[in-house]
Amino acid sequence: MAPTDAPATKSVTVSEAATTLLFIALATLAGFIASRAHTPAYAFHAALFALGSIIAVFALLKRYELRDVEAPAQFIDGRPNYNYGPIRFCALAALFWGVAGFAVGLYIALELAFPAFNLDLPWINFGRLRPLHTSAVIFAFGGNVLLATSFYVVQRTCRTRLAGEIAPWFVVLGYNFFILIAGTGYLLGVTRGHEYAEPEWYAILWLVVVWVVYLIVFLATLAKREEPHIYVANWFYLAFIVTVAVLVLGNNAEIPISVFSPKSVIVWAGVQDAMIQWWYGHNAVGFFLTAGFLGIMYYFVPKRAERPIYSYRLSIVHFWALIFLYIWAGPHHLHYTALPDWAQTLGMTFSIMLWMPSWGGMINGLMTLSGAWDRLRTDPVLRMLVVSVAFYGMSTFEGPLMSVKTVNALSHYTDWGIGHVHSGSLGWVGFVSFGALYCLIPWVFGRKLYSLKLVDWHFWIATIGIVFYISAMWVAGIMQGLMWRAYTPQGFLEYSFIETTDALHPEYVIRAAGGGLFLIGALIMVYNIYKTLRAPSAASATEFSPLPAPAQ
Ligand code: HEM
Ligand code: HEM
Ligand SMILES: [Cu+2]
Repeated sequence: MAPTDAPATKSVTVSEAATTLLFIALATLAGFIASRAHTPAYAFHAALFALGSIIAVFALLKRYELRDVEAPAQFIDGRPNYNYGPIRFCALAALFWGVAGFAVGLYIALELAFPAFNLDLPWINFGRLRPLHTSAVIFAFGGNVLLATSFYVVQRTCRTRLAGEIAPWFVVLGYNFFILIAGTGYLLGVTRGHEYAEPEWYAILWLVVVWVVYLIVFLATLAKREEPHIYVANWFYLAFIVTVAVLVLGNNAEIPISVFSPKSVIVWAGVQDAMIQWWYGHNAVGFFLTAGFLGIMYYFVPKRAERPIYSYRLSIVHFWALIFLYIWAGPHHLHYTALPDWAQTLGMTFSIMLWMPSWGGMINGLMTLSGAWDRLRTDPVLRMLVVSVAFYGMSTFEGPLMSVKTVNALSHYTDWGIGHVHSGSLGWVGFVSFGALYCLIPWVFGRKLYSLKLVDWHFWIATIGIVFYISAMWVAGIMQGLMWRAYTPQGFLEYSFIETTDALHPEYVIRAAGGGLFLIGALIMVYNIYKTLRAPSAASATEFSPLPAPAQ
């Protein structure tokens, strides 16, 4: 019999064996499809899938070779042994994709101001770069911020290690692989032509697998929590994960014309397709750009302000009211279309009601600072978080206003919409993400943030950029709307379309300047984080992370 203190031998776990076999199967299948693909773009993507799977197999083998005999401990000295690896990856990926997405935004802004920027090249024309921009900022930048923060928040507030060892890595790497497929697809002209849902069926199939694993990891972590209470931020994250899954399945109910073709046909026809598309599109805003980021607000604002959330009761009301109302408001994107009038009115009514929970949430975030307002002077990270909440309030006031049919008659199809989008996305999504990353990166890398002064610069330069951007778009949008509806006394249209386009030129230049400032701010952030990570590790930095006191 072997002595009891002999080193245990390493053995392959079921999940290691199963994942490796699945990737070998995927590599084989993708290689086969690549050899018969109908289009070069699809062959390229199939080859990427094959290559990615082979890399995954090698990574799994290497990981097996390097890992300890035992699985990582759940607790060390009675404290949870948090898993920060996947969080570190996503936090840095978010910075990378953020800069890339803002740069593409700036480029398409320049294309609109100076069409010569299209360079007569199909790959970089406005039509292909625009979805690259929207997907890069929403799904790549925003998505990685959501993955990083959700994996952090769920562990810390449940006082437990993230469930699974391979699964969280599969989620973060698999998600970023989806981004790669989607993004290269747009440049190569692969698209379904549904806004914010452009990737074709095979990319979506992959995304669904990744997303289901994400849900399982999140739920399994909640299930093994050491805290009796599930902190409200987790409810928002959960609503985000579950609803996005439902939306993606509904809006991608499609049949590929062949496994060897990238093309698919959606099962919904005509106006039903439009209605499903905007049920999806609006709730992508509601659950991806709002609910998930509210999860961030509910954790990071109290943490940074070192105050409990203003009203825990309000946060629960906020949660249920928001998710119940959001899901019905989609038809406000289809005013004055073939959609039945009653459905448009329904969408408008729910949008107006949505104002209340939105502002309830904003008030909850802002009032969390009661007694700590002076910190806004000294802590630019907290200022960024608070200003993001103010922008959330602004865009959720503007949204219900634009959903009123008579207002929409003027605003629809104009740059007013683009202004609304970017007050929400630059001001709310952008700033809450920056604020959260400035907290999170030092925590998960065990470092002290290099410079608060640089955060201050980032804050002011980006704020001025946003103001340039959105005020230019309001002026442009209202002018455009008024010019389109101007009639001569004889009843003819006063302006030709090209005249309205021409009139927008100055505003487009100002918008591009604003976008340039926003991008410069983000580059300052990258430099700041780079310097932070170069500094020697400060063990005490991780200590700056006590659990927020449940504020019942
Ligand atoms: C440097 C910063 C940015 C610049 C310069 C920029 C620029 C632009 C431009 C020029 C468009 C096309 C407008 C049109 O078609 O007329 C656009 C669309 C869009 N951008 Fe950005 N953007 C920036 C950042 C962001 C961020 C951070 C987000 C989201 C988190 C975002 C989300 C969107 C969305 C959703 C649209 C589509 C809007 C619609 O169809 O109504 N952008 N952006
Ligand atoms: C109470 C909350 C909100 C309501 C009721 C609302 C309502 C609206 C309305 C009426 C439109 C214009 C539809 C059209 O004329 O085509 C719109 C567009 C849009 N909103 Fe909001 N909004 C809200 C909050 C937000 C927030 C916080 C964000 C971003 C984080 C956002 C992102 C967008 C985007 C991306 C579009 C453009 C969709 C497109 O591509 O056409 N909204 N919203
Ligand atoms: Cu909407």
